[in-house]
Amino acid sequence: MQEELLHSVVKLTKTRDVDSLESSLLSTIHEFIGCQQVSIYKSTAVKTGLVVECSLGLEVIDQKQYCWKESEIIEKPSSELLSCLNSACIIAIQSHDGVEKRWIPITLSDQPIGAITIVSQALSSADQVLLNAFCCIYENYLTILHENERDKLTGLLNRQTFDKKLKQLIEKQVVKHHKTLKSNKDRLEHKESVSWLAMLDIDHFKQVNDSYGHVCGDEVLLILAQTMERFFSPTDLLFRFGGEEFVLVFEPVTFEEIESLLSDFVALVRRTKFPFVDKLTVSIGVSKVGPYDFPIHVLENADRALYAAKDNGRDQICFFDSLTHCPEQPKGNEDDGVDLF
Ligand SMILES: Nc1nc2c(ncn2[C@@H]2O[C@H](COP(=O)(O)OP(=O)(O)OP(=O)(O)O)[C@@H](O)[C@H]2O)c(=O)[nH]1
Repeated sequence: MQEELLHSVVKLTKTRDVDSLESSLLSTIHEFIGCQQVSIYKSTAVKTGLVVECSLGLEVIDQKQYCWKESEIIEKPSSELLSCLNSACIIAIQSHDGVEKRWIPITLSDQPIGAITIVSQALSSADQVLLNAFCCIYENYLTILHENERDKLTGLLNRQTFDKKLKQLIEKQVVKHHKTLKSNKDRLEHKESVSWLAMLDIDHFKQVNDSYGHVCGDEVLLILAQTMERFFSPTDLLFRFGGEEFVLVFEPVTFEEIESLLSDFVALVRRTKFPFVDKLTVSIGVSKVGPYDFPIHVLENADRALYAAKDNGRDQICFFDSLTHCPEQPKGNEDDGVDLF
């Protein structure tokens, strides 16, 4: 038993990405503790409240077999799950037939970010200790992986993770693409909704650094990143690509929706108060992400669109597919993209 346990810990910590870590954790819990169901929930605070997602689930079919449940947003999380997320405490309830449901909080930098839910026969004390230990190993390792994926200054995803994340999104799209090609109606809908990649760059950022120094520049970058995190949805991928350049990847929406969303964001940045800088603007280049596109090509397209947005006066959005179509924005003078106090 001890040897098997050690092997399971080695297996858990061998993984290099969050997805493999999660599937490893759930199969380990199933193997050593035994359960009918075990799932990982993640929560993100957004403007409208809390978004809860079941990121992975394992459901036992019979004694030897189990199946995986795909990630889904939970419209109405149970009160126990919400209590666990709010209090960061373990919650367990037992029904008359001896089946127990247990919620174990997951914290990252002392903040509850999710929970592990297990449905099983009432757990012995030894099993509870083992389960808590597995959850702790997962939590510690998640912290390391999380730090490796993040930009130190802004906390957004870093450039190194971009290829992997975009590849995952494209793979998801390919699967969806095959599913949706079943009917004409679906085919039409599929045509309308595609994923989008936006490359965002602060206008005349050098002036901020030159006038007030890099510390002030860093503060501006941090505030902009926080504004993005609050404004965009938790399922959108936000990367700091380097310097004052950010890359945003959106789940499938229509052209009108993405255009309106990004226009609202450009307007929000224009209204946002940054330290020292009275008015800051951003330029955005946007490209579609097709199910068979190479990440590098998508990036190049967005980069060309961004270049066009800069060339056209900054403080605006340009779409690669229609470089002549740049939504009208109040055109800033070439020299006054940043108003400094
Ligand atoms: N504070 C700070 N500045 C950075 C960082 N990384 C890059 N920079 C600065 O970002 C500035 C980028 O300047 P440019 O590429 O000339 O672009 P810009 O002034 O924003 O002009 P446009 O993009 O053409 O509107 C340079 O001054 C870099 O030193 C960082 O991490 N922190």
